[in-house]
Amino acid sequence: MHADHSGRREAREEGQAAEHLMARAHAETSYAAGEPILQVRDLVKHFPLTQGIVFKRQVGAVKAVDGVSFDLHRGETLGLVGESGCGKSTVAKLITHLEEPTAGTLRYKGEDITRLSGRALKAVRRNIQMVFQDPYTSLNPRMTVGDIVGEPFDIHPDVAPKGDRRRRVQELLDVVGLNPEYINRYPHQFSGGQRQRIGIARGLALRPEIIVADEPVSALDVSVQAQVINLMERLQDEFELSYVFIAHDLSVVRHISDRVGVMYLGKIVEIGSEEQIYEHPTHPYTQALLSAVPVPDPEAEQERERIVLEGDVPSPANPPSGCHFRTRCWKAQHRCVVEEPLLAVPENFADSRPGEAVHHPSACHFAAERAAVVPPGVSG
Ligand SMILES: Nc1ncnc2c1ncn2[C@@H]1O[C@H](COP(=O)(O)OP(=O)(O)OP(=O)(O)O)[C@@H](O)[C@H]1O
Repeated sequence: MHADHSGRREAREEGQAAEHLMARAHAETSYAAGEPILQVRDLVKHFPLTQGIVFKRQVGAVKAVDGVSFDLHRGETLGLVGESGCGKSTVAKLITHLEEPTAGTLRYKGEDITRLSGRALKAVRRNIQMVFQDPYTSLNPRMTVGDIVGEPFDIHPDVAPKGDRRRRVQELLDVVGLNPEYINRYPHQFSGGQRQRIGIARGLALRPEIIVADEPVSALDVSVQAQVINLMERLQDEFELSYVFIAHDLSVVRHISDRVGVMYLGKIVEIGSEEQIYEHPTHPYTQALLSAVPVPDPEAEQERERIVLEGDVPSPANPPSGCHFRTRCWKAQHRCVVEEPLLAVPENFADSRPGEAVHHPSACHFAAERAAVVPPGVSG
């Protein structure tokens, strides 16, 4: 009886493994070389605002994400930056299917994965993993490190059969620079940086192709931030990972990002290569964010002209008409009130060529370069 059960279980596990391989192979066939691994188009997430206790009625919507588009290429890191509340975490949750979008599409290796359920959803979730912000709260304090890192194997037993899990978890701990003998310890026995390594090991367990890291170093000291970023870069090369790396601070993402998208009130307002964004920003919001980053060189720090933005970020439940940034922008004119600027290479740079620094999308009617003292990136 017992042998019969385990035989059936093995057959089921083999069947699941075969299904997964078939799903991967199918995705590979429709995915041309050089095509983005992830395509995000016009992604929208509106959270309903309700009133009343017994009879709830919708009185509006929080426009957390309001038409976000970008591509992510294999092996690339896209940094997403913006102030608190601009919708970064919601984008992360939409990509990893923790939230359902209100509108828009997500394509993974050319396949539409926007609305999946059952096995198809499970297969995609395996390939797109999330690393969370705060290692102090995202790890269950009552679970050992072995249980935390190995938990994804409970949901995907085909990746590591029960008898092999301990060895696989120890390998993962080793890969992220933790002593494999710590497998029975609890999260409180580790430092902040070590806890983030545990979170990364867990994110790697299922051998994903994309990792969405939501503020993975924001809770850490600067010196520890550099160690974790260096680790993530090493893992990216070793496992051919693609990253969406989210942070509120432009200096944090500079070192690791190939491209950077700057978000404001649910929209990407400027996107380009690391050089385009840091050395040739054309959107006033990007310029203001860059001007606020401290520069270690005292002379450059003195010369630096800071742009102080007035007022607070407006509520995403009631964003301004036209350009969302206009209420805090020193360049705002009547056109900005009545006409929303599209995220495209600005009209005034229409003569520039594709390789040129200013030739990148910026959602501003009056996009222009402005000399900025460039902050260095966080690096080891
Ligand atoms: N489940 C939800 N229900 C209602 N509103 C939400 C929900 N999740 C997020 N929001 C709102 O959506 C907006 C965007 O939130 P989000 O967490 O994506 O921003 P963020 O840029 O990641 O900010 P932070 O860095 O503070 O997390 C905020 O106004 C937030 O209050």
